Amino acid sequence: MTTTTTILDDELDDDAPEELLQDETPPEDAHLKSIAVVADGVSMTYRVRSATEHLRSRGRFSRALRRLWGSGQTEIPALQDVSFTVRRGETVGVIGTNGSGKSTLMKLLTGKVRPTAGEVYATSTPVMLGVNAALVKSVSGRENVKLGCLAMGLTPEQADAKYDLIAEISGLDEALDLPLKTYSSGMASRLQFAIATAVDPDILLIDEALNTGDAQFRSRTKKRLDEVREQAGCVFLVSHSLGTIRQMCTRVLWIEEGRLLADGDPAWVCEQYSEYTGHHSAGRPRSARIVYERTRQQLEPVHIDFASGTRPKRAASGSQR
Ligand SMILES: Nc1ncnc2c1ncn2[C@@H]1O[C@H](COP(=O)(O)OP(=O)(O)OP(=O)(O)O)[C@@H](O)[C@H]1O
Repeated sequence: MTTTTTILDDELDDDAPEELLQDETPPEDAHLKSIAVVADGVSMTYRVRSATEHLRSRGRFSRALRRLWGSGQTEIPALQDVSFTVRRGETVGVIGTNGSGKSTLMKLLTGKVRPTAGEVYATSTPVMLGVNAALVKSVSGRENVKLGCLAMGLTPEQADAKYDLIAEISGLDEALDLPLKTYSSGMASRLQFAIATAVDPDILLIDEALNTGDAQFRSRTKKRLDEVREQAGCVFLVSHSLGTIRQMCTRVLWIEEGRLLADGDPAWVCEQYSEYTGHHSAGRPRSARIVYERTRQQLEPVHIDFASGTRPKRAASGSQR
């Protein structure tokens, strides 16, 4: 069975203002306003040069080899034909084994990387909170709050006004006056989280950052994510911790071998995933394959249809591949 989601109008300009979704949606289609992110048949293939030295060399022998064996480029299909729609108010967990394509999906959602096929649409620019999100090591937590707010587009006055909230979410107290290089990785993650969520992002992407906090921080995190959700935002959370996923998410996408394998109830998807990884860890790849195929058969393919006046902005507008 195919689920058809009618949301987009491809006659509208890609550079349409963000407000378009709200302004143009007719009242009878009010439910369509709640769409926040759309992935429409998204694929991503990385092209990397072969590490084999003679294939990179310009010599006569190497040129002959290239004629025989090609250019020496290797293609890595990281994501293949992934489609889903996410509405405001959802916290979407993204799970999958190492190298399955989760981070690639996050990069495509930010719009900083363009898919090699398909398209990602978003009603506003997603804010990415990752383990590598930039903080400046040589200055204090307090200064980093200010820099982070400015980097996310706040004015200096708005950044000042947000300071108390960020300090409270981070729970870092006096440590905010110490240089960041004295922070543990958990403390730095707390600061990143506090900065990213304090600007009330409409779409927040979190890649693993929550796994480093202690129990107290995790409960504060959950409270803050619930608030972000209630403000009509939506959250994507990539994690290897099924406990975190079950605790925080209203829905789970399981990406495996670059394909969307499951999309649904966190308890059910996590159960299939545990069974799959359990078979792999126990050296039963064939049983794992059976779980893979069985789960995939239950996925209802999503088909995105284009309807008038409801097109969100392309997530990747203006950025490079
Ligand atoms: N910049 C890149 N260039 C080439 N290949 C890449 C690049 N980034 C990722 N890949 C490849 O794409 C595939 C998916 O990687 P990705 O980082 O999206 O997986 P992941 O599910 O986030 O993994 P993990 O759980 O280990 O973080 C992997 O095979 C990886 O080697």
